[in-house]
Amino acid sequence: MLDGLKSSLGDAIKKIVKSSGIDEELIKELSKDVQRALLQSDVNVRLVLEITKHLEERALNETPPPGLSRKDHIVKILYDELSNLLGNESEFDFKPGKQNKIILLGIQGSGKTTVASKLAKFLTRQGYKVGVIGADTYRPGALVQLKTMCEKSNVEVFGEENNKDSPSIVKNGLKHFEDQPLDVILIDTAGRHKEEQDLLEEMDRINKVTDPDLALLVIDGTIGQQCFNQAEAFHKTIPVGGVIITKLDSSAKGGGALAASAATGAQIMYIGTGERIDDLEKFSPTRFVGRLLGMGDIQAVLDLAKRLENEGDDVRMKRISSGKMNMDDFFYQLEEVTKVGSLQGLLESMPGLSGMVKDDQVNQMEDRVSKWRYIIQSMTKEEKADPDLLNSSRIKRIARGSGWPEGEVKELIKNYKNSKNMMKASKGRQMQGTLRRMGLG
Ligand SMILES: Nc1nc2c(ncn2[C@@H]2O[C@H](COP(=O)(O)OP(=O)(O)OP(=O)(O)O)[C@@H](O)[C@H]2O)c(=O)[nH]1
Repeated sequence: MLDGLKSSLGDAIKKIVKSSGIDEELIKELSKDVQRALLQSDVNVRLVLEITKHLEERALNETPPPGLSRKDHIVKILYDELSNLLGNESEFDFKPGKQNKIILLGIQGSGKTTVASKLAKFLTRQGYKVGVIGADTYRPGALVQLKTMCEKSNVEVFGEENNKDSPSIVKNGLKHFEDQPLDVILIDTAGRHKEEQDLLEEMDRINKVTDPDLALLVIDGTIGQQCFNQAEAFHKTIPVGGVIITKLDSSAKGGGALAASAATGAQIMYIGTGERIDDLEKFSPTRFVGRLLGMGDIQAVLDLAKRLENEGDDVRMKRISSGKMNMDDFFYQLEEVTKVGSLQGLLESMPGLSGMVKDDQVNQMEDRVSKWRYIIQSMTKEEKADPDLLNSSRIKRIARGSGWPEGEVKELIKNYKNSKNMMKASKGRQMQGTLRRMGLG
């Protein structure tokens, strides 16, 4: 995703990391590299100049906090500035005990119908009961598409193929779902009309019928910074509570779309990263920028490092980073990572776990952690302290005790060993600075 931007920012950072010393010239060069990278990704010129001005000023004037080298600090400043550009983290607060109504808005082809199905699955996985109303009366086939995609996640779709009046479909849909114990009702609307004004008027009527808890604007990421105008036009008709940017997988202009949306004041809540139903992610600016810079969620990692320090757990951290971790340490880290919120990116940057997962394996990873919890709980104290004891009869016993197949126990052991070996291998390498230790080197 945003591969072009990622690689040009990566190159810029490498220059800093590899340099023998930081001086004004190098900082200016970094600033120019970042400008070029962002402009190529279609980020608005004014925003680009603002960021790089801050970057230069802060890099030249600020003293690094204790524990961070000058180089790390400059990378951290870049990370901060890019995260700020993308707004704050924003989450919709589902009110319990009621049907939360969410309208999806957006022009034709932006990916609304796809997003409705993706979001239905995403929320269902989180344990919410979801219903969907298909009120796109303009595009033939939209309702069938929605039903087919939602069927797999067992989400009911209400639609009326022969009714051309979308506000009345929404009204009937809400009535239909009234007595069902749903937490969320998603409403897919039309994106096409003869005149844009007609579309906005229809959205206004749907808005009145629905009285939504949230209006989510779906924007095609390939249009870049132009999406600013689109967001504003919709926002004038229905107060937009959140934005979803789609097609970030196929867009060189995604940076522009992200920055422009954040600049409207409506927070980006989710991003679409592919055509498959699982290609939807919750959006977190810090996590996103961390991934863009190839470093995971730096802030979360720094916070975590601080917490571990405060907890006086440096014995454990020392053991891990010197390549002597045991199964308990391994699992401790996995648990810490899940506590931070999301595994995405973060695993990449945890000492002792780096290189273990790729982006698209994150969901499987989360399932895994919960399986591994049972498996590790079925090990004896001695086995946890010295996993080399795990021979085939012990593995059999653990599999029986935990309720998971032997293959899964072996998979856990394999992952543990890989991580440990990687830590061992990197032990002798000269590493500089906290961020570098966390995967940048
Ligand atoms: N690569 C990629 N394609 C996407 C993504 N989201 C949607 N698409 C594709 O974009 C196209 C349009 O998506 P739809 O969901 O039909 O768009 P819509 O907004 O409902 O369109 P209308 O019904 O015409 O308003 C489809 O071919 C989708 O497969 C994404 O995140 N990545």
